[in-house]
Amino acid sequence: MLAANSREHVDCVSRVVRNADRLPQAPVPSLIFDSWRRSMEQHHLDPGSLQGPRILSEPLLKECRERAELFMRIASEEVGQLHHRVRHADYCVMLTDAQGQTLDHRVDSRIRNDCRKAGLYLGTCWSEAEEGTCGVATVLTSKAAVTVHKRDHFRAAFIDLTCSAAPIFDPQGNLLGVMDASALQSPDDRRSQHLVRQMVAQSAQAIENAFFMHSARQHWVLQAHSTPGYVDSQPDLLLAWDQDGRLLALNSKARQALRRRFGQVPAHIGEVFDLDALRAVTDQRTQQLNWLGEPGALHVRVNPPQRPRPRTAPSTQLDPRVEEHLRLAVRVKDRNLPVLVQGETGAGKEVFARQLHERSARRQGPFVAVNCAAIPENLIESELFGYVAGAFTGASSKGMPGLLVQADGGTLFLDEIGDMPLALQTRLLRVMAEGEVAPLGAAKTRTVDIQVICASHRDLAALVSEGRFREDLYFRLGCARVSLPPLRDRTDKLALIHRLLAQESHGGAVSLGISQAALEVLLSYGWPGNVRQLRHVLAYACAVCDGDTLQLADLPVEVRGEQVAAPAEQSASPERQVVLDALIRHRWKPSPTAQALGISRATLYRRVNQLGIDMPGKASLTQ
Ligand SMILES: Nc1ncnc2c1ncn2[C@@H]1O[C@H](COP(=O)(O)OP(=O)(O)OP(=O)(O)O)[C@@H](O)[C@H]1O
Repeated sequence: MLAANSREHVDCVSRVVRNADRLPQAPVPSLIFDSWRRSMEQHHLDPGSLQGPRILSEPLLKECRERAELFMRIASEEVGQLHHRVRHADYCVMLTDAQGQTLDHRVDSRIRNDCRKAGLYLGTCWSEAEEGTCGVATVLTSKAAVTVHKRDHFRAAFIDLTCSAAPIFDPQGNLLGVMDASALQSPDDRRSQHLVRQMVAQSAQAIENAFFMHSARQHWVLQAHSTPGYVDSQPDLLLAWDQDGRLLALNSKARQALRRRFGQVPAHIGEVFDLDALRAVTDQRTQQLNWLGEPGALHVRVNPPQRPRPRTAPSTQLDPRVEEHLRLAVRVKDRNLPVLVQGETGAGKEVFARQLHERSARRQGPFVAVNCAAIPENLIESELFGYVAGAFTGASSKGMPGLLVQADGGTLFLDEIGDMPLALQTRLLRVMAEGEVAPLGAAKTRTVDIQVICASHRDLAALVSEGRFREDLYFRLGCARVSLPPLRDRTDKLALIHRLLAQESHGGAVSLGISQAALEVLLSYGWPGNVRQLRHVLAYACAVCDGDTLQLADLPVEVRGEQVAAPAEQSASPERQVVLDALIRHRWKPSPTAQALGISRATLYRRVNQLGIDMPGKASLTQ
């Protein structure tokens, strides 16, 4: 049964959408009204639904976070800083990907449970098609910073929330994700959220700029602002170009500025600035520069391309046992034989493969990495083998060389080889045997000289016996098999923690210390996600740490939970956390939750009561 205020909201949304043409003025801004209309007429959503948002299953969330690893790593510090600025007003902060899936989430422990019940939680999905008008969804559709305040929300389940959100774009102008600050309580007046929206938009721009500077570091980069003091710290415009002056990347403000001034984005930096004047901006000092043929000067600084960092950086030192594997694998590789690397996810298979390439005779050649599980099955063939112009509908008019050709003279790293479709396995086998590639639609084959390293976290031998992996390919790929130990078994864990901590804290400038208690927890934790998880945990801890030493409380609850729970502290017990997480994931439904936990419904009821878990719809679990 809907409460009176929810019923009133549902009536209002339905009336406004149905009678839009007859109403003198909608009670909400037009952006919100358009989204209400789509939610009802296009997505056929029910505004009266009180269900929380869908939550990704753990494996799916993991996959999404892994896919967005670089984005999350770059954004992590800013997400923490924004949370630090708004936490005292009881806001939580979320970072989503371009599909509205929450990848990172910061919330004070005081309000954590309330936020979870309201759907503000890691893994929640906020697309318009599923949840209707809400902060993240409205940014995804409008591509602009917005506040979706209380009754602006489409669904009655969210009318207490206020959400301010802003988009983050990659240097090519594609949406990378959304930054959001939400609160469970706020004044009714939407204008009360103006400041928070500004803060969220600033944080989104800071992440966008950091991502830009990282992605474009090997090109010429111009930073600009109308005030000289901000050029370095908070540049408004960022542009990157290559040695030939081709414009390669722009942040969103630069993209808008160029469109405004030139009607479109020019292809060459010489169409934006006078090249002589640009060349005179030297020494990386801030100087003035005029737009080409346009009034208005900018304060700019130009950074020359950075040389790629030496590839044998200490950041990827290997476990002593793995070093031994590596030494032997280099010998195998130098005889041009393939190497198969196996290990749990996140154990460092790609890192190992890169080291192997860099220590082999092919180190001057390219290293091309392909994740067979990440490319949709219908694209994997063209990605690998390439195609000629017009080979199929939608093919680029210039054709595409394909990754096998790009790896010519170097190493091809096929990650998650167990996910390669059977038909392609046959073609790959042929390439390995004959050294010839036939792009889609091509009449002739092309000779390539590649050396293959494959990796998989699956048991390939089991896949062979199930008929899902070709036996001949399995034997051909696995001339040398290297098995990487999981992090929990590594003997260099302490050194690895210190090294990663130095990298993750303050971007590596000053390393944070770590308390003995926190270190002990890190050393004894099970690390199901291996080095990748350790890296994420340290990034998170560095972001939330207030002082210069990481404390136990800075570690995420799933890591410290295993260690710190005392029986008396029911609310911090790891079991409570596990049960609570499962309930939330399954929308508080007892049967699927019990099934996921591998216990009976009766046991679930008992544990919920014993662990003092407060159910939102208590009746459902007490019958
Ligand atoms: N020896 C190491 N030193 C520092 N960082 C490492 C090391 N090994 C792995 N990492 C980090 O862990 C993360 C995962 O590494 P990598 O991608 O090599 O794992 P993987 O085993 O290939 O994972 P998956 O099975 O999911 O593809 C990366 O962020 C990488 O930087």
